[in-house]
Amino acid sequence: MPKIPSSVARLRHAVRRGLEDLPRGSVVAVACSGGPDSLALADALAFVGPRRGWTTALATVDHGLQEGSDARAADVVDWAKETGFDHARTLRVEPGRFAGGPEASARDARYEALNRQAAEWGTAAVLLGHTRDDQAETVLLGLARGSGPRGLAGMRARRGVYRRPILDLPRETTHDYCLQRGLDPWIDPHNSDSRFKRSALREAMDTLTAVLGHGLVANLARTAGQVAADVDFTDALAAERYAEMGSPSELPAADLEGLPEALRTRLERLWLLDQGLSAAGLTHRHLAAVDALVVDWSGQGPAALPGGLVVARKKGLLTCSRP
Ligand SMILES: Nc1ncnc2c1ncn2[C@@H]1O[C@H](COP(=O)(O)OP(=O)(O)OP(=O)(O)O)[C@@H](O)[C@H]1O
Repeated sequence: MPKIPSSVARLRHAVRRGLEDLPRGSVVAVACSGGPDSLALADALAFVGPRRGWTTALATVDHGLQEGSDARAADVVDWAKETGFDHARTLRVEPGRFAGGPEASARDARYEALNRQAAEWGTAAVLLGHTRDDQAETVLLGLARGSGPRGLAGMRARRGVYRRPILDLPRETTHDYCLQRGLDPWIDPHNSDSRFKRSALREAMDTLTAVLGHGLVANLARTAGQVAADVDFTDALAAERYAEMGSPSELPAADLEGLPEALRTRLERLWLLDQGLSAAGLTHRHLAAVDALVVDWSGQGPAALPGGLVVARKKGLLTCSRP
């Protein structure tokens, strides 16, 4: 019988593979909430890091939103120091300064603090403990929100300085890892509280799995990977074509009209970003209004975009202006 790798071996292997390009002397940080996923990941980094000659660092963010969050953060930092991390810090943030609901503002505050700390440490990578189950939830949420291929592509294994080395591993691997290694993860009380959408989604996923079968999580995650590959390919094609067009200040709508939708809408998006619009501010509605000026423009008035920008069509060209 072939030996089945233990969860400990699988996680360490995932960390080695996900970071195999990092040379000796790199600073590698992990964002650790103290929960099972990021605690298992941190423990695996503490094992792999010194063997690869990396400096290891751990940051835990205290959002100050729950009673005892400071004690939890202190426990994580103490554990990291005992475990041999070269650096370990609590980052205190004020989500109240950020717009959006409680989860979104906590996330924005967390990334701002992590970005700053990563720059201070000079890190080559910051690891996040998202698992295959998180990926499946992201895809489901993307479907529900109608977020299009970009949303359905899910989270990326690598984005900027951030890496998700355990994105292909099921959540049960991290729980099993913690058991095998005798780690005592912190269990977020909100995970069992349906007030928060993400927690409710976890429950919904269990129900869907019972109805649709045990392959659901893996299939959703695999779909994300396939969509991501297609999105990346088409994005690259569009970027190439846009460069060939010479990044025009006025978009030649008449030339775009006959192009396939996937290419046409990407060219429109690239042009809008060039006009100073932020990717986050551009909704499906804005993009559809601009596309309508390209393909179905008779009788179309100008499209109103965020920041008071207006896109209008004149003599076959789209212009973007602030009246
Ligand atoms: N308070 C925090 N401090 C540091 N990193 C965090 C914090 N909260 C989340 N993260 C990072 O973001 C990742 C995703 O967080 P999220 O809360 O969505 O996932 P989770 O599945 O509950 O993870 P975990 O079991 O690690 O808490 C975590 O694995 C961790 O790397």
